[in-house]
This record gives sequence, structure tokens and C-alpha cells, in this order.
Amino acid sequence: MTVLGKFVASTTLRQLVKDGVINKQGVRLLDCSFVPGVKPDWKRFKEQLYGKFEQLSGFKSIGRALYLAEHIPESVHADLEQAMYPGKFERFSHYPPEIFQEYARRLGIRDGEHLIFYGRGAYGGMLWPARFAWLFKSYGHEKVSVLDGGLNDWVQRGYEITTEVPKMEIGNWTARDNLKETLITFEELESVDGKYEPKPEVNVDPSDPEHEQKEKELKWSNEMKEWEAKTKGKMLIDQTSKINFLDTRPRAQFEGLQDSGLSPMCCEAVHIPGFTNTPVGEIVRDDGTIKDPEQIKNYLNESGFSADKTTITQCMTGIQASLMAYGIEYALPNVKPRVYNGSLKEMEQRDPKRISGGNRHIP
Ligand SMILES: O=S(=O)([O-])[S-]
Repeated sequence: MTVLGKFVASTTLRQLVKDGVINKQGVRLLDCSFVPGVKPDWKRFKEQLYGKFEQLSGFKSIGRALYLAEHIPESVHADLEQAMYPGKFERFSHYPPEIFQEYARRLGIRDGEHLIFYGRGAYGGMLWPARFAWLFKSYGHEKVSVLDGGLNDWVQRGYEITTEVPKMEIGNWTARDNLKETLITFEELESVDGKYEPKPEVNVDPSDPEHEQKEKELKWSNEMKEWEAKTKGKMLIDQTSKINFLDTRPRAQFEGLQDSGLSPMCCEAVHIPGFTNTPVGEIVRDDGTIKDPEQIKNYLNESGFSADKTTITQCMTGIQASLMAYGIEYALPNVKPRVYNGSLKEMEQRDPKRISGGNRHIP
């Protein structure tokens, strides 16, 4: 069988579909159509729905409706709202491997299979598929591909679509814990020499009338001064000359010329100083296909990226950052980027002062 690369052309996939390879000869095809909604209440989710895939699969999902309306033959629908869960700070949090494995098995996935992800929407429909590809890599599964140009490219070529849903048996896929290699956490970003020192906090509920007074006291306390002396400018996230910190959002959002989605109540401005803006849209051609590795390399180099440094990608909730990380691995296989999954939405809640670069918010 053809060796499948990180991005698979529609022509290659069509041949696999025609030859009856999908679902039969170790290759699986997953439609990742997804339309993000408001973040569900994380506490209620944790209590009632965490890991309950039977229940979760019964909820209405626009992504699933899109899949049911038309999809590539032999594909099954993979839903990000089931594969991940709303965390306290993250929009999409990672389940422990043994729970994610249950979800993957429900999709019918078996050990050793090659997974091809495709989708629709922005950036050639490759955002959600790349998020899934990165997710599987985070659980130790490297045999992943993304359909180049997504469903749109497939349909443009006049290839067949269907409404038929293949019947899948429960798979036997095994997840491994590769989360530390592919992701970076807030705690690690804010650690000093590998040790995380949490910022002192007021132990009074924000709704308590005493809260404001306690906050003022803490601000000028010796405890806070000591913490600042230990951490200021010394955290991993402060090492901006030694690490490629890439903010993959569109330029207008990075600069604050367009609504960034960040709260003006918490953040002074719109990006973290020292992060380089490398919009992920610039590694995708106008027709929605991925640019050549050489073009991606040149783009990164022109942005000040250095292949010798550690690379960390971020965006708002980890989606654009995943496509960028996946694209970097495609162009530079020796670079092993890590995605800051919580991204700016987590930073906004945990260390909003850090978001102080670029313009102030647009009115
Ligand atoms: O792609 S995103 O996580 O910034 S919404």
C-alpha cells in the first residue's frame, strides 16, 4: 500500500476508497466536522458527563448533522466535544489515556491502524482534523494523516459522497501517555528551573465583601514580594529569546485590530509580549491545500523561527496551534513542537497580566 504522509491528497484517498481499503485493510477514515459552541459548564460536566460516551453521543451536534448530511464513503464521525472535555481553565481538556481509549474504541479503531482525518470549514477544513491528529499523537498514535484541502477539495473534484453510515464494531485500540511530549501545561510554562511556584492567592470567595480588601493586602504582602523575587522574569515563558513561542492566530487579532475574543475586563491588551505571530492561515494556500514544506520553512524562518530551539505553539484554545504544530512537523520532521493547549483562554483566567502586548482592545 502507498505510504501515507502527514497530508494525503484527495486523489490518493479516492483510490483507497475505490480499492476497498478503508475499514478493511488497516486504514480508517474519520470525519471531524465540528462547530464550536459556548463552553459547557465545566463543573456540571465533570459531575454528570465526564467520560460518559453513551450519554454524550446522544446529544445534538451540528458537526454530526453535517456529517450525516454528506460525507466521504466509509467515514465515521469523530466529535471533539466527546473526545475532549471542558476543563476548569481549558476549553478542551485531555482525558487520561484509559478514558480517551474508550472513546477511540467506540469509533471502531484498532491497534496499528492508519487514521485519516478530514473536515470542512476554515483553512481547507484542516483545523479540526489536525486537532484530532495531534490528539492521537498525544496518546502515542503516530500513524495519522489529514486530508489535504478537506471535504471541499474532495467535492470540487466531483468525487462521491454519501449519507450511508458504516456499521463499526468496538475496536481494541490502546492509548499511551505521550501527553508531555506533545503538549505543554500552564504550570510548566510558569515554572522556574522546572519547579512551579503557584502565585499566592486570597482564600476568600470573590463574592465575599472582604475579598477586595484581602486582595489589596496580599498585593503588598511580604509573601507576594518573595514570590515575585523568585519568579519575575525567570519562568520558562519569560525565556522568549531561547524558545520559539509562536502565537498562531490571525495578525489582526494578535495586534488587536480585530476582536480577539479576550476579555478587556481581565487583559490589558491582546498578546503575550515575546511571542511571535505566525498565523496558521499562512501555511495554507488560497485553495485550502497545505503549502509545500519548503514554503512553510521559509515562512517560519522569515518570522524569526529557529529550528534549533524548543518550539511552543498557542492560539485561543489550542486548535490553530495544533494545525501549526502539525504543519511544522510536516515541514521540519526533526522539530518536535509542543502545543499550549490551554492557550490564551487559560492564560486570561490564570495570569491575565501577562497578556499585555499589542494594542488595547478595540471598542
Ligand atoms: O483555534 S483557536 O483555539 O484559537 S479558537
